[in-house]
Formats: sequence, C-alpha cells, structure tokens
Amino acid sequence: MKVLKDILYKVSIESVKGSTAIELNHIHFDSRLVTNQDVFVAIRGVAADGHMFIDAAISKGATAVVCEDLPSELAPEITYVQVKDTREALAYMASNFYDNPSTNLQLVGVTGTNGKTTVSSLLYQLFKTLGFKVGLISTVTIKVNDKEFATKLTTPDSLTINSYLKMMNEVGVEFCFMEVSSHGIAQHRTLGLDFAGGIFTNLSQDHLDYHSSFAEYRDVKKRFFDQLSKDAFAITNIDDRNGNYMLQNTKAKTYGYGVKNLTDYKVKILEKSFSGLKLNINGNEVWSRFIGDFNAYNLLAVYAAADLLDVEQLENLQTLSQLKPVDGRYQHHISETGIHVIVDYAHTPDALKNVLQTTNDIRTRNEELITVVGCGGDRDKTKRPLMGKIAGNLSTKVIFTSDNPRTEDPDEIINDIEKGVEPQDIFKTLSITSRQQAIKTACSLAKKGDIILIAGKGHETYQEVHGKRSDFDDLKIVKELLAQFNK
Ligand SMILES: CC(=O)N[C@H]1[C@@H](OP(=O)(O)OP(=O)(O)OC[C@H]2O[C@@H](n3ccc(=O)[nH]c3=O)[C@H](O)[C@@H]2O)O[C@H](CO)[C@@H](O)[C@@H]1O[C@H](C)C(=O)N[C@@H](C)C(=O)N[C@H](CCC(=O)O)C(=O)O
Ligand SMILES: Nc1ncnc2c1ncn2[C@@H]1O[C@H](COP(=O)(O)OP(=O)(O)OP(=O)(O)O)[C@@H](O)[C@H]1O
Ligand SMILES: N[C@H](CCC[C@H](N)C(=O)O)C(=O)O
Ligand SMILES: [Mg+2]
Repeated sequence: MKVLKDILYKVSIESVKGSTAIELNHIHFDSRLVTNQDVFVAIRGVAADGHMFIDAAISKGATAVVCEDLPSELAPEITYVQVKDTREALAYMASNFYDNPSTNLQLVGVTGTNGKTTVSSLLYQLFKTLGFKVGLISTVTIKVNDKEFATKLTTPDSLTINSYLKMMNEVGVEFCFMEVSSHGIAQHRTLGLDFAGGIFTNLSQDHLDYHSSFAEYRDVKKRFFDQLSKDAFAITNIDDRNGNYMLQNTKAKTYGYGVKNLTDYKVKILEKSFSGLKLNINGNEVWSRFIGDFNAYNLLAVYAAADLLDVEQLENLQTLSQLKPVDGRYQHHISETGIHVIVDYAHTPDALKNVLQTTNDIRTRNEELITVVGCGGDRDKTKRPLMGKIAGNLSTKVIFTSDNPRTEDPDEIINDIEKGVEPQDIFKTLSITSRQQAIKTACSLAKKGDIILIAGKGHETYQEVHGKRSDFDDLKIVKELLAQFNK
C-alpha cells in the first residue's frame, strides 16, 4: 500500500478536496481496470475523455481521483486532486508508485524516425554478450533480462514503463535500453524517468496524422533531449539535417556520430555486400553481418553509446562484430534456387528509400528488384504517394498491396499510393489487394539472382484488415510460397 501524498511527489497540484493521507492499492487511467482503493487518473485522449469515466471509476472502488477539471458534484468520501495536466501527473505518480526504478539502473533512450528498434535491440544484445543483466523496451518485445513480454506500443504508457523498470530492479538489471517514440514524448510517457543517456537516429516524415506539422514532430523529439539531466549523455547523428538542432538546448554532455562529417564517432564504409559491412570505426576495422549504409549509422550509434557507458574499446568492437540482425529489419533469406528475399519494416518514405538504395547498391544490373509494399490505414496519409513514387523509382517491378489497412478501405489506400507513381514508372507497377496474393505473384515472377523486397511489416505476425487481426508473417509466407514453386 502506498500513501496518496507520497505518490503525488513532484506533481504540480492546483487544488485538493479531501485527504491525501489515504492508502492506495494501485493507479489506473482506465476506469475499466479500477478495483477497490485505487486512484483513477482522468486523461483527455484522442478518442475519449477520461473525465467522462470518473463516476464509473468511483463505482468500481476508486477512492481518489486525479483530474484536470473537477466534476460538478463531488462525492464526499472521495479525494479529488486537480492538476494542470493529468498525463504529466500520471508519469510522476507512476515513478513514485514503483519507487523511482529508473534511478537504480542506467536507462538509455533512443529516439528518431527510423532505427530506434535496431539501435536499442543491438545495445541489449551487446550488453548481454558482455555478461550484464539487461532490459529492453522496444516495438518488437520487452525484455527483463532473459524474460520476454509482448508489447503493443513502441513506448508504453508511463505506468507500464515503470512497472517493467521495477521488475528489472528486482532481478538486478544494470542497463535498460528503450525506444522513445514521438507519441511517447508528446503524451509524457517518459517524463520523470532518470535517463543516463539519449540517442538520436534521424528525422524524416512520419506520423503527420498525429502531429500538426513536421516542425511540431521535430520539436516533440527535441523535447526528449531538453529534458535530459546534466549528468546524462546525448548522442546525435550529425549527418542528419536536424542532428545538431536536437541537442541545442540540452543540459546533457553532447556527442556526435556520422559518416559524412568529422565528429566524435566516425564510421567509414569499406565494403558492402549481402553478407555484411566492413567498417572503419574511429580508426579500427570491424566486420559486421549487417547490410545497408543505414546500418553503419545504427552500429556506430551502438558503439558510441557503449563507449560512453564505459565499455572498453576492444571489447566493444569485438562484440559489435558478433551482433545478429533484428527480426524484420532487413532480414535476408536466400532460397534453394538463389532468389534473395528481404523482409523489412520500412513503413516510412525515408526507410523505403534507404532499403531500396541499399539493395540497388548491392545488386547487379541484370537482376530484378521486385518490391511488395503497402501503407498502414488510420495513419499518416501523406506518406502514401511518396512511398509509391519511391517504390516506382527504385525498383524494377512493384506490387502495391495492403499493409495493415486497419479500419480503412484497403483499395483506397492502394489508390493513394498509386497516385505518387511517376509516369515513366507506371509500366513497372501492378496492384493486388491481398498481401498473400501479392507475395505469391512476386515469387512467380522471380528467377535466380532476383531480389524480392517485402516492405512495411517486418517482424509483425498479424495483419489487421477491416478492424480484424489474423495471423500473417511475411517471412514465413514467402518461404512457403517459394518452396511451393520449387524455387
Ligand atoms: C493516438 C494515441 O497515441 N493513442 C494512445 C492514447 O489513447 P487515447 O488518447 O486515444 O485514449 P482514449 O481512448 O481517447 O481514452 C482516453 C482515456 O479514457 C480512458 N477510458 C476510456 C474508456 C473507458 O471506458 N474508460 C476509460 O477510463 C482511457 O483509458 C484513456 O486514459 O493513450 C492510450 C493510453 O496511454 C494509448 O494506449 C493509445 O495508443 C493507441 C493504442 C495507439 O495506437 N497508439 C499509437 C499510434 C502509438 O502511440 N504509437 C507510438 C509510435 C510508434 C512509432 O513511432 O512508429 C508508440 O509509441 O507505439
Ligand atoms: N538508421 C536508419 N536510417 C534510416 N532507415 C533505417 C535506419 N535503421 C533502420 N531503418 C529502416 O527503417 C525500418 C525500421 O527500423 P527500426 O524498426 O529500427 O525503426 P524504428 O525507429 O524502431 O521504427 P518504429 O517507429 O516503427 O518503431 C527498417 O526496417 C529499415 O528499413
Ligand atoms: N509504429 C508504426 C508502425 C507501422 C507499421 C506498419 N506495418 C503499419 O501497420 O502501418 C505505427 O503504428 O504507425
Ligand atoms: Mg521501433
């Protein structure tokens, strides 16, 4: 049991009705989860307003309510705490409730449009290989050292984050690497966490359905660095247009990494092929199994963070060369007859451009690059024609198909994508609504040496069509189909 007064530490309170010296079981921001002696935090969301559910929470047993607006009628036995911003309050309350678990380990946050999962997962792998107890909070999975948990969001809500950090404390985890999404920052999911460091990967267009403009999206990302303490480190990709901007107002110690510009951590790409990259990092040669120039940036960010977390240079480089690719991130498979398949999570214009350019860099002229791609529904619509244009420009054949249409009409999404295809590329493209059929067509078209790139869903094991999720795994399906075709 915790006392309400204690979990309100650091929360800026506007008014209190009732006693804060009461004991509480748990904190909830969803009335449906409330049970006896809980505190309910009313959050104004996109789809609903938590204030509408205050009565429901009380009838389920809440004895305290944290809200922005007091209800017109107050129940005499309930404590009401009025705050300016309930999401902000929730973040501090969550840390206090779980005894500030982020202060008992070294927490590193990774933000940027692309590369967060890759960089945080590789840091997890690197520190595990070095023998540490490690935590990971990512799009793909949450890990409390060796124990794995399913996750739905890239950056979970503040209560969930703190509950996992607490579990990490309990088993002696020393380092935790987590993805920090722009939604996460905007909704204060990571507020109040004690970050030992922050990493910026890159910034390009995404989520313009949620953020009102690119500048707002950029400034939300920057806020993560503004909030770091002076004891933390902040590492930025200085080749990115917004790399320096991100660190402009941070109190943290700042470092740069890059390929093109001279800075603290520097990488040169010496060789690239389907078997990996040969790199020179700060004067030392290192081989890695990763494919693609963008992975040189990811590996360098990992190296820099490990260096700043005091990993010795030789150990750092040796372990870097042992790291294995992350599920669904430029995952390469070669069929019995020599057809290359790449399953990749590229779901933004920039990511798609990168994977296509990378693939074109490696492929020889007479091999086809057959791209299968779609765009998610209920998400940024402006990225659709851009992805259509890029796919058309940089592939030899393209099959537009469905990603996760969610509640949207799959054919309308494909229509939006097609609109971006440039006239000279139209002859390369066709559209097949069923993703399974689209992959099948790619397999039937491919011959020895050709490359099938299946973009957008990476590690996902489901597809959401008309609001319903069913099993779907790009890699599993393409392998089965190639086997059926005896290819
Ligand atoms: C757009 C968005 O970010 N939505 C998140 C947001 O939901 P919301 O603001 O819409 O909440 P709401 O449904 O309007 O409800 C408002 C409040 O009323 C409460 N409620 C509602 C119903 C009820 O009966 N009782 C009740 O108390 C809800 O629990 C909530 O507290 O707050 C919820 C709780 O924290 C999140 O679960 C939810 O994530 C949804 C599921 C989501 O899909 N988010 C995606 C877009 C997201 O956050 N993605 C990012 C970025 C990924 C990337 O960078 O690629 C991520 O970090 O995963
Ligand atoms: N450093 C990078 N720069 C540009 N593109 C990248 C980079 N790293 C990965 N990508 C591309 O972006 C895709 C997504 O990578 P990753 O999952 O690591 O990013 P993310 O930031 O975690 O994405 P999300 O926002 O969906 O969680 C990859 O499959 C690859 O196509
Ligand atoms: N975190 C991203 C993932 C997109 C993945 C893509 N497969 C889709 O479903 O749109 C989002 O929720 O926008
Ligand atoms: Mg991710």
